[in-house]
Amino acid sequence: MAKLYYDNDADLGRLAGKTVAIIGYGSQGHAHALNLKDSGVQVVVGLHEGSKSKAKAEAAGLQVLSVGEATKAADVVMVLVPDTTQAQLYSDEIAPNLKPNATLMFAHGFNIRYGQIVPPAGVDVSLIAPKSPGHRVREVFEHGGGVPGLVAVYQDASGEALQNALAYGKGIGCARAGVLETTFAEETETDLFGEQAILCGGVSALVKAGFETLVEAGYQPEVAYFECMHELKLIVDLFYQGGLSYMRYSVSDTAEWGDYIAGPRVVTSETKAAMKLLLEEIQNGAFAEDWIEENHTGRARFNKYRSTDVGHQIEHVGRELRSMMPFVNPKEINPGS
Ligand SMILES: NC(=O)C1=CN([C@@H]2O[C@H](COP(=O)(O)OP(=O)(O)OC[C@H]3O[C@@H](n4cnc5c(N)ncnc54)[C@H](OP(=O)(O)O)[C@@H]3O)[C@@H](O)[C@H]2O)C=CC1
Ligand SMILES: CC[C@](O)(C(C)=O)C(=O)O
Ligand SMILES: [Mg+2]
Ligand SMILES: [Mg+2]
Repeated sequence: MAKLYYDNDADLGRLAGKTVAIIGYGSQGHAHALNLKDSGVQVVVGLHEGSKSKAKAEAAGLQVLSVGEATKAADVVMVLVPDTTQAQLYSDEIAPNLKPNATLMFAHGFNIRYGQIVPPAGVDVSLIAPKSPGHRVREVFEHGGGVPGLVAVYQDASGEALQNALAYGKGIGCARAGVLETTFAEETETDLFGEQAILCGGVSALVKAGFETLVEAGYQPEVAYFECMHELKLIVDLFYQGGLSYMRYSVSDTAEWGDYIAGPRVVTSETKAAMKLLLEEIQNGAFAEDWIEENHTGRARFNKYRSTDVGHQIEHVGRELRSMMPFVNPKEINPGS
């Protein structure tokens, strides 16, 4: 049976009088820093020279230091720069400045699981991994809720690493939704699997394939966008509130029948075999090795994939349609950033 912790199981007082350094101010970094600050925790942000996020963090009332200075000042160091820059930053700036009895924390176990960071004995090493994109970690918290999270302890030098990590989980709002106890290996492998097979890879491929099928058959791209991308959020909201059954209660019986007979024709035993292969490559380290190599050699494939999809018709059509729906709070990103 999974062990879950909620607000009543965690003591924010454990962070009283402590300084938490949030290293990086991106998707997770801004959310952790601001949620902790709102929870009354003393936070400093560690950023590299010339950081693009520095002004944003300062405008939010946060003290920004270099990564080394922030680490030196901190009792808890949460590493929230991209997975592929963590190992270098850790050895250059964090390790030399880490207090001997500090707590080193992560929001994803990649670098520990695949041996890229080897922390010194004597520090606690733990993880609070929100099961959510960072921008939603902040938005849901601001609305009084929280996103679920995972907690894991890799090294328990103090004997209190779990309770201390739970205090952090409470500070960022995860304990409002539930913080589930796991290991670094389980968090890393399931997180990579989820984002590849379902949440990012699987869903994006499904949406693009559906959109292309309709447009190639001569239907209007705007109809295809509403059908395959926009309405997906409205359907997923029903899963979020009441699972498959509530979605099926809300949609027509015709849609429910289509769900049963067509779903397994699209997601077949071949799809499941592909998922098993993805999982194997995550478990045996092949995925991590390839991704680390991609970063060491300049990200040519990554950049090509990114620019191809930025130019996909569904993105152009979607941008136009969203501009007529200010209530969806349309977001524009600079694809190069
Ligand atoms: N994105 C998400 O929602 C989730 C992420 N995670 C995990 O959280 C961690 C952080 O991911 P994420 O929030 O996506 O990261 P981001 O890509 O959003 O992090 C960007 C931040 O890191 C800074 N940065 C980038 N490179 C360096 C460097 N070499 N030295 C110092 N700072 C640097 C950027 O600086 P600049 O100001 O120059 O831009 C920026 O502040 C990862 O371990 C990830 O797996 C876990 C759950 C979900
Ligand atoms: C689903 C992608 C994710 O794992 C996340 C938002 O949880 C990530 O790495 O960004
Ligand atoms: Mg995730
Ligand atoms: Mg992830």
